[in-house]
Amino acid sequence: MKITVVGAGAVGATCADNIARRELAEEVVLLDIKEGLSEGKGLDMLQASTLLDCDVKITGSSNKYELTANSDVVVITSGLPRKPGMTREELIGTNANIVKGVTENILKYSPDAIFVIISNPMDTMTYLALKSSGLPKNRIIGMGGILDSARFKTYLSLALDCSPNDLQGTVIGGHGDTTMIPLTRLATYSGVPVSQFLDAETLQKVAADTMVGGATLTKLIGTSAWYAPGAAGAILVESIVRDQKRVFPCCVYLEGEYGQSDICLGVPVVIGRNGWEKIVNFELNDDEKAAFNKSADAVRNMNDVLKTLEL
Ligand SMILES: NC(=O)c1ccc[n+]([C@@H]2O[C@H](COP(=O)([O-])OP(=O)(O)OC[C@H]3O[C@@H](n4cnc5c(N)ncnc54)[C@H](O)[C@@H]3O)[C@@H](O)[C@H]2O)c1
Ligand SMILES: O=C(O)C[C@H](O)C(=O)O
Repeated sequence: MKITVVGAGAVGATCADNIARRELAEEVVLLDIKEGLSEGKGLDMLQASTLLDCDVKITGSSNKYELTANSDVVVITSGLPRKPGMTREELIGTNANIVKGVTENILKYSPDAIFVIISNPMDTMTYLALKSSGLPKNRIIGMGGILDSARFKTYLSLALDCSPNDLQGTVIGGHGDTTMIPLTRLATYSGVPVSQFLDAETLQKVAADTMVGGATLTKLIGTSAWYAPGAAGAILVESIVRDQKRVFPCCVYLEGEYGQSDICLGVPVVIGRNGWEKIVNFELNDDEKAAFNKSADAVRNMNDVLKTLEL
C-alpha cells in the first residue's frame, strides 16, 4: 500500500506521522511545493521510526509528482490555513487553485487513487475535486465531520466528567462555524442518551463550543489546529486501507440523500477499501432537517462562488 500526503505543513505532516506510526502503508510520500520542507520532515519522521519500531518507507518530495506514482490513497492538505478572526470560507480564492492543480497533478500518476480532501473550505474543496477530476463519487471523501465529532465528544466528556471512550456523538452538515450540526439528540454515554445526564442549557453550550471548536483553537494558537485534524485524517485513511467499514461523518456527494443533490456535505458513511461505500440514512427530526437544509444552502452559496473564480 502507498499513501501520499500533499502539503507538508502542520496538518499534512501530523497526518503523515500518524499514518506511519500506525503502519498503514509500506510507503508514505509527503509532497509540498516548498523546497526542502517535505524532504526534511520526511527524513525526521524516518529517524523517529528507528526509535518507535516502525517499518515504513517515508519519502519527502518537493513537487516531484512522479514520486507519488501509484498511490492508493492521497490526502490533500495543501493550502492556506485561516488566521484568527477569519472564516474558513475566506480561503476559497487561494485554496481552490491549489486543490485543483494538486488534484490534476496527482491524477497523472495515480489514476486509481482514493482522495481525502482536508484543505478548507473543505466542503467546497471536496466538490471542486470531484467535479474537476471526474472521478467516481466514492473516491472523493472530505474530512471534517470526524474532527468535529472528536471535538463534540471532547466537550461532552468535559461536561460529563467522563471518558470520551464511553461516548458516541456525531456532527453532520458542513464543516463551517455556522454550518455544522452536532446531533445532541443522538449522543450517548455508554448507550444512554446524554440528555439523561445533562440539562438542555449545558447541551446547547456543548454544541455551541463544538461549532466554534476550530475558531477557538485558531484564536489561541494564531493559526488553525493540526493534532486532531491530522489524527482524524489518519483514522479515515486507516478505515480505507484496512477495509474496516467504519461509519464516520464525511463530506460526500449527495444525489437526493437527506433531501439534497449536487452538493458535497457531511453525512454518516461506511468507509472501506472502495472509499465511501454507502451512505447511512436515518430520519432527522424537523429541527435537524431544517439545520441540514440551511447548512446545504450556505455550502451551495460557496460552490456558486467557486464558479465565479478563474481556475
Ligand atoms: N478539514 C479539516 O478538518 C481541516 C482541519 C485543519 C486544517 N484544515 C485546512 O488544511 C489546510 C492546511 O492547514 P495547515 O495548518 O497544515 O497549513 P500549513 O500552512 O501549515 O501547511 C500548508 C502547506 O501546503 C503547502 N502548499 C501550498 N500550496 C501547495 C501546492 N500547490 N502544492 C503542494 N503544497 C502546497 C504549503 O507550502 C504548506 O507547507 C488549510 O486549508 C486548513 O484550513 C482543514
Ligand atoms: O478551524 C480551521 O480553520 C481549521 C479546521 O477546519 C479545524 O476545524 O480545525
